[in-house]
Amino acid sequence: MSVAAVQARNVSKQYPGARGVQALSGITTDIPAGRFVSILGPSGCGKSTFLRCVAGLENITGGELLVNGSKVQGPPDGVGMVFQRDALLEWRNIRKNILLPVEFAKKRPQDYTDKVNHLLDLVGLSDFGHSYPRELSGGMRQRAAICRALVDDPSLLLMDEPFGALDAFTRDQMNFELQRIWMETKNTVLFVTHGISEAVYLGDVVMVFSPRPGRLMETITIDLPRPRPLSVRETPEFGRYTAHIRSLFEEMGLIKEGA
Ligand SMILES: Nc1ncnc2c1ncn2[C@@H]1O[C@H](COP(=O)(O)OP(=O)(O)OP(=O)(O)O)[C@@H](O)[C@H]1O
Repeated sequence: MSVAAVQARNVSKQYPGARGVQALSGITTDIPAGRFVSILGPSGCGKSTFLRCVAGLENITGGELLVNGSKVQGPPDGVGMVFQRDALLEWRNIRKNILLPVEFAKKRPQDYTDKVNHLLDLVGLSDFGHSYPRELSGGMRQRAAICRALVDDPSLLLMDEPFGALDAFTRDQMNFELQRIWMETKNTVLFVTHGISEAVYLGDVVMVFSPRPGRLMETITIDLPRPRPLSVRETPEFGRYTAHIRSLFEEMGLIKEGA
């Protein structure tokens, strides 16, 4: 039996300091390898904290957290990250930005030429490898950041609101493209978002977090066939998922209608 990509047992996180915030409480979940998991919740509920704990960038203060069967103690091998701001280095061209993780891992960039070509092709940036970040639009920059996260074949891809800064049209396009890329790479993805529709569209499952301290309220399996066209969002099946999630937020007092 294969080991789950991420196993959390009663994970909690309290930030240090006199007013140390309790960001997470009692998170228990098993995420099988190859699954696309959307993490959805209100602002400040600990979504980024959870991702940072999985990435080994923050220590948990209670419970147990395993990535690929090993306890997280510092950044685990085989993890790629994409953030809301693409964090491309302005003085490096796109190819050299994509090769950063390879350099960090002290591997030979020249061994990755084909891989970079393939990734650029996959995200439609083949003509921009020698361009600099400032010459690209926001969506193109974020696609380059996705290539960088994928270049060393991570088994686990952590995405923290990667499309949050994009306009609605570009965001839709990126959602569709991310699904296509993931269907080819089949790595495990943890995708943090505020958007109910985005979470349902992309996810095999949606983990819904409660307000702070973040607890796992419900894990919803999204049983919609792939590839999912963007128009799936107009179907009754899709609407049932989003309505259910909206009702959870209403129960939490986060969405109020009327007087
Ligand atoms: N480095 C830190 N030190 C102290 N407190 C922190 C730190 N990072 C986050 N917090 C606190 O932990 C809580 C959870 O923050 P986190 O960024 O994980 O939430 P989030 O769900 O990702 O929010 P958003 O959706 O607004 O990005 C917040 O109350 C925040 O103020």
